[in-house]
Amino acid sequence: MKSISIIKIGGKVINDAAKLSEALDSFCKIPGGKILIHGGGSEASSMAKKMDVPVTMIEGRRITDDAMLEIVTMIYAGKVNKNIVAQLQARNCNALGLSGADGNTIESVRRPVKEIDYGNVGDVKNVNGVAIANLLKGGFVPVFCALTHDGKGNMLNTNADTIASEIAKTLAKSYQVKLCYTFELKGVLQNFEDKNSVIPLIKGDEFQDMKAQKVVNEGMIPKIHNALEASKNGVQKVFICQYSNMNQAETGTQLCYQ
Ligand SMILES: Nc1ncnc2c1ncn2[C@@H]1O[C@H](COP(=O)(O)OP(=O)(O)O)[C@@H](O)[C@H]1O
Ligand SMILES: CC(=O)N[C@@H](CCC(=O)OP(=O)(O)O)C(=O)O
Repeated sequence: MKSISIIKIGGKVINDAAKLSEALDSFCKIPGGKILIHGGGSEASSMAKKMDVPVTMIEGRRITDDAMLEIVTMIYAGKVNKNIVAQLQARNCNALGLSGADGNTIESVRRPVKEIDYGNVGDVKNVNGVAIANLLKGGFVPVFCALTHDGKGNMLNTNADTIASEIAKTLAKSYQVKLCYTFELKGVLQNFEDKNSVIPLIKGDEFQDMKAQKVVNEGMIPKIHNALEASKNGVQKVFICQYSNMNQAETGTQLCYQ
């Protein structure tokens, strides 16, 4: 089985030109087939504020009404995705920018309304592993933004961590996959005040306790959930690590379902 690396870069890295440049340098050093997934949530929020569109987040997920969908489509598929693709091309990395609509790579369903109406938010229904594998075979480096489509002509907003996990789960059927969530810190911290207190390994059955003891908060909770889901579904190696370390063998926090 061939190996492939799937890397997600977080919002605080994308917003800082020097950090983004370092992250892309590190990404380019990864040998073999690779895929990049990026967020850009804070950039979308800044644009919404400039345009007087209210920003509402619930447990790290954005309520995406029609005005917000226009903004996230412009920012994720446009500004952020094309900027990253151009910067990778400048490094001789043949990046190809994609949303889930492109090549029908990721189809989703609008999230059903239960207690909360998230609006134009999509839950992933199908990842087109064949299309993505063909791009990899063609020598392209796919760069996905945080948008999917419903197959009926509508774009939907989907969390970038979830997109990374869903692509990894699908490709794990035909590749040995290493999935790496990169962000500004060295890994998941035992004590948030001590930036060196990286937890080397988190197992599935430890996560509930960590949440209860508030070792992890905010966006880290859905990130660990997505990471453990990937491990549970055949993704061989799953890490949460610093953006500058993504090309180094195994740093940060490893996540293992069992
Ligand atoms: N124990 C922890 N260790 C590391 N980060 C944590 C922890 N608990 C909460 N966090 C927060 O989780 C954030 C990462 O999640 P998120 O904001 O969704 O980032 P991203 O945009 O990279 O996906 C970190 O910036 C940090 O503030
Ligand atoms: C539905 C939903 O919440 N989508 C996210 C997609 C962007 C994202 O995931 O960005 P980060 O990785 O930078 O957080 C949002 O709009 O904020």
